[in-house]
Amino acid sequence: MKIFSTENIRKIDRVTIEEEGVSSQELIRRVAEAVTSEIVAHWSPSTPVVIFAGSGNNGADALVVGRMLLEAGFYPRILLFNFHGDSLSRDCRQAKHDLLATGYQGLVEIIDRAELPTLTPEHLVVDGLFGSGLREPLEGGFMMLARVISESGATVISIDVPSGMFGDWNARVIGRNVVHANLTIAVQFPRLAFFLSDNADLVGRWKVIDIGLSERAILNTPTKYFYVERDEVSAVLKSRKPFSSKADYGHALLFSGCYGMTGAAVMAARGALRSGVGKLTVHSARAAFPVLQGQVPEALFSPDRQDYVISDMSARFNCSAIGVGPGIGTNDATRGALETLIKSYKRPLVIDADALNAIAQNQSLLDHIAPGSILTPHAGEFDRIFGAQTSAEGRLLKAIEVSHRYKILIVLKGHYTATVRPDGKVFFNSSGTPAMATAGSGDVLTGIITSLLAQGYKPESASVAGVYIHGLAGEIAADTHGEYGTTGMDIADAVGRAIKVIME
Ligand SMILES: NC(=O)C1=CN([C@@H]2O[C@H](COP(=O)(O)OP(=O)(O)OC[C@H]3O[C@@H](n4cnc5c(N)ncnc54)[C@H](OP(=O)(O)O)[C@@H]3O)[C@@H](O)[C@H]2O)[C@@H](O)CC1
Ligand SMILES: Nc1ncnc2c1ncn2[C@@H]1O[C@H](COP(=O)(O)OP(=O)(O)O)[C@@H](O)[C@H]1O
Ligand SMILES: [K+]
Repeated sequence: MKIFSTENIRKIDRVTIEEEGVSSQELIRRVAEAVTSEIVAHWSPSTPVVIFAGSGNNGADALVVGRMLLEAGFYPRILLFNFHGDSLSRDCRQAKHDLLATGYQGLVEIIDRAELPTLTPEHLVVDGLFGSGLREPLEGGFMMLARVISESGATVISIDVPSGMFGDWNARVIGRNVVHANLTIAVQFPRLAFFLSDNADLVGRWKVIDIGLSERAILNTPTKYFYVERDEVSAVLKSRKPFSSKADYGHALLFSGCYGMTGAAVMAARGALRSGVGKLTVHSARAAFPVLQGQVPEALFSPDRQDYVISDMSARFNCSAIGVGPGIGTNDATRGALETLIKSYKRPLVIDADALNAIAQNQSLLDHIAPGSILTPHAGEFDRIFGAQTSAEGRLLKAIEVSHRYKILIVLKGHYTATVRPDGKVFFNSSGTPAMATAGSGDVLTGIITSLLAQGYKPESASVAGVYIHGLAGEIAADTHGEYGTTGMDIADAVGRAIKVIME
C-alpha cells in the first residue's frame, strides 16, 4: 500500500472531486459513516460522548459524526471552534447547518472564550479539531485543550490524525501538545508518522477507511513510502518448478557463531533452511561443531581454524549469498576476517549483529561494502555506526541519507521494520508482534534474507519479503507460545509455515 504525503493526499482528494464528480460532502459523509460505525459497534448510546470539531473539514467530519450518532440514539455534546463566528470552511458550515436542522440543541459554538466540559475516563471523545490542514504545531488555547483531552483519561478517537500531529514529519512537534488518541481512523491512507515509534502514544491503534478516492490518481501519484502487506509479498515469492532440484535454490554461506554464541548460528541456519535455500554451509568456530551438527543436521559445517572464534571469512565454493554477523563476537581475529571479507567480496552481503558493531569500530569499511548489501541493524546498532539519534524520525532520515550514500539497503528493525533503499524508497513492514522482542529473533531474519538472496531474489525483494516472512513467522509462533513464551527458535521453526500462508 502506498503511504502518501499530506500534500499528495490533498491532490488525490482534489482529483476525486474535480474529475470523478464526487462531492467533498459525499467524501465527508463516507468518513463520518465509518467513524460512526466504529463507535456504534463498540459503545452503547448511553456513553457520554464529547465531540470536538475544528473549523476546517476535519471539523466537518466530526459534525457529521455528531449528526449520525444522534440518529443512532446517542446524545453527544458537540463543541465547535468558530473563532469570531466566521472561520468555518464551506463544508464545515454546511455540516453545522445540517446538524442544527435535526433540531439538536446541544451544540456549543466557541467564538472567543472556551468553556470546556469536564472529561472523565467514562467519556468518549471524538477528536475532529485538526486534520491534514494543520499549519503549525499547536499553541495557546488549542495546545491546552490537547493536553486537557489527553490527560483526562477519556477514550479518544481521532479523525484522520491526532489533532496537533502532522501526518508526515513531526520534529517540531512536542508530543505533550498533541491529542493522544486511543484509536486514529485515517482517511484512505496511513500516514508516515504512524510508523515512527516517536508517535506511538499519540496515534494509538490506527485504522484506515476506504472512502473511494480516485484509483487512477492513487496509481499515478508517485511516493517513496510503502506499507508492505501480504499481497505484495506473495506477488514476489515464486512457486517451485516441478522439475527443479536443490541446485536451483542456491548455496548460502553463513559466518555465524563463536564459543558461547553458537545458538545464534543455529537460529540463523534454521531461518535460512526454513525459507527454502537449496544448500547451506555454516562457517563457525571449531567448537560449534557438535551443536550445529546436532541442532541443524541439514546444514554443512565448515570449521574455522580456531576453536573458539571465527578467524577466516573467505568466500567459499562460489556460494550464492553470504550472511555474516549473528553471534560472531567482536574479537580482533574475527574483526580482521570481516574486514578482509568486506574489502574483497564484490556481491551483496547480509550484515547483522556483531558484524555491524565491527563496522561501528571501523567506519572506513562502509566505503568498501558491495553495493546492494543489506545491513540489518536495530536502533542501537544503527546509532553505533551512524551516530546517536534522538528520535525514530531522525534515525529514518539518517538511514535514507546513508543508504543513498553507500548504495546499501538498511533494514531498520523495530515494530514497523523499515527497509530503506538507495533510491530513497522506504518499505514499512506490517507483520510482526512484540512477542519477537526476544534474543535470537534477529538472527533468524539474517538467515531468511541470506536464503532468499541465495535463491536469486534481488536484494530489494529479499529484504522486504524476508522481513515480512519473519514477522509473520513471529505471529504464528506467538499464536502457539504467546507473547511471553515465544523464543527465537520458535520463530525460526514457523518460517516455513509463514511462507506457506503467504503463498496460499
Ligand atoms: N483528504 C481527503 O480526501 C479528505 C479529507 N477530509 C477531512 O478533511 C481534513 C482536512 O481538512 P482541512 O483541509 O479543511 O483542514 P483541517 O485539518 O480541518 O484544519 C484546517 C483549519 O485549522 C486551522 N488551523 C490550522 N493550523 C492551525 C493551528 N496551528 N492553530 C490554529 N488553527 C489552525 C485552519 O485555519 P486557517 O489556516 O484557515 O487560518 C483551518 O481553519 C482531513 O484531515 C480529513 O479529516 C474528509 O472530510 C474528506 C476527504
Ligand atoms: N515490538 C515488536 N514488534 C514487532 N517486531 C519486533 C518487536 N520487537 C522486536 N521485533 C523484531 O524482532 C527482531 C529483533 O531483532 P534484534 O533486535 O536484532 O534481536 P536479536 O539480536 O536479539 O536477535 C527484529 O526483526 C524486530 O523487528
Ligand atoms: K483530528
